[in-house]
Amino acid sequence: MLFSVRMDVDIPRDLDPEVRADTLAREKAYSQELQRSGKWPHIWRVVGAYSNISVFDVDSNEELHDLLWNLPLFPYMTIDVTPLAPHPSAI
Ligand SMILES: O=C(O)CC1=CCC(=O)O1
Repeated sequence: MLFSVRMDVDIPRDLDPEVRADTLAREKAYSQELQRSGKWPHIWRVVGAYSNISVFDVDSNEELHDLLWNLPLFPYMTIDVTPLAPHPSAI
């Protein structure tokens, strides 16, 4: 099952710099592990925003929910999920 996921990041300006750096490092490691596994095949920066649009390839809604819930940046994100289906004109 493919999902398009938009993540808008909003880290509070007064967050402790060490906590910020640690959270970003854990986010990078977590996302790269999922990219290597094939569960997160695309991640693209949204130009001009602290946002990304990603594609997830998972087995269920519950799996996607768990992957997103465990993002280290999850507390600082607004997440919008769009389920995808094959387009009849795709070649
Ligand atoms: O920078 C972002 O868009 C947030 C993010 C998601 C995975 C990652 O490594 O950073």
